[in-house]
Amino acid sequence: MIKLEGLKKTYGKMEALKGVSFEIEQGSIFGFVGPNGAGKSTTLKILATLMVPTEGKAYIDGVDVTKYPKKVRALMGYVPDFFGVYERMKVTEYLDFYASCYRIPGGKRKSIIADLLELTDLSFKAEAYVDSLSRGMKQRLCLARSLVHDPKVLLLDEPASGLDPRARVEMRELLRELKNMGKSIVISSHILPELAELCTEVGIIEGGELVAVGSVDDITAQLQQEKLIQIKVREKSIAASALIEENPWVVALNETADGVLQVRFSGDGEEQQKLLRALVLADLPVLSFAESSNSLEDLFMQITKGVGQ
Ligand SMILES: Nc1ncnc2c1ncn2[C@@H]1O[C@H](COP(=O)(O)OP(=O)(O)OP(=O)(O)O)[C@@H](O)[C@H]1O
Repeated sequence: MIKLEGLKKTYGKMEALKGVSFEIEQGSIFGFVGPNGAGKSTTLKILATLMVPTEGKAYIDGVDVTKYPKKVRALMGYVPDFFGVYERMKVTEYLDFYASCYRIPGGKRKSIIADLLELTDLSFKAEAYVDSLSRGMKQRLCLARSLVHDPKVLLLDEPASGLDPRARVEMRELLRELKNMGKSIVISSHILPELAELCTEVGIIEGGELVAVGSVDDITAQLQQEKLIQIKVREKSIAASALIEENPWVVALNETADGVLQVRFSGDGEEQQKLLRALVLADLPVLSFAESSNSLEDLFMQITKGVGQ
């Protein structure tokens, strides 16, 4: 339903996308995850035909987004990561305005708007001013607006950002309902656990490159073949890092702000023991050495290295 082939985008000399490729099947909810500045909004804007890629291709339902933007706009609804200012406009007027932009005939608009308000649980605010709505309600209204022309694909840029926990849950339920209605959904976020239970697939982007893609279970399994070891060494962390990096089973090493060395390790228990022994024999004051459970948040921190923050 959605296909990206080697998508590149540069802003001046800055390479925001460095050749991103992936495919999303019809009826799936694809979580597009990455830290700030990773290139999520740029990708979504290209798919939404608001921006032209420097190189590469993108297709929605087989239609080239750069060649046939008008066709693509009929297939897709886009929710940006900001909500504009709509002074003195009521909720119904707002949706009516968007429906008219999509040339939906006047006679049909009333019932479409009523259905969308019901779907997004906003019927009770039909006559309220848009500016008076809470953030959660505004997000749901924005979603309703993106649905006026009944698109097959929804592109949502951080729809849960700034929402309180209840509003987040409500947003998730709404997205599930849209999936059940057969929509294909791309939803971006910088928080992986937030998307994990909702999404059928996840793509992790960092520094303009896709670093992992697959089902949450696949990505977890892929990473769980590696262990995460947290090592704390009093003071001599530079010497310890050098020694750890020499170990052939060490896949990556990160130092957290509070001085914990996080080691992605592909060896077995015996190899772990050897690593600990090497540290002790080198006279490094090891305060703790523990294998940590791979929570989704850990996985995300392991895969993304903080490039482009
Ligand atoms: N119009 C622009 N002009 C110049 N650089 C830009 C522009 N838009 C984005 N960038 C840069 O491109 C990179 C990718 O930005 P993008 O907004 O796509 O990331 P993102 O993953 O959506 O981040 P966030 O989660 O912070 O919204 C960033 O380094 C950003 O500063």
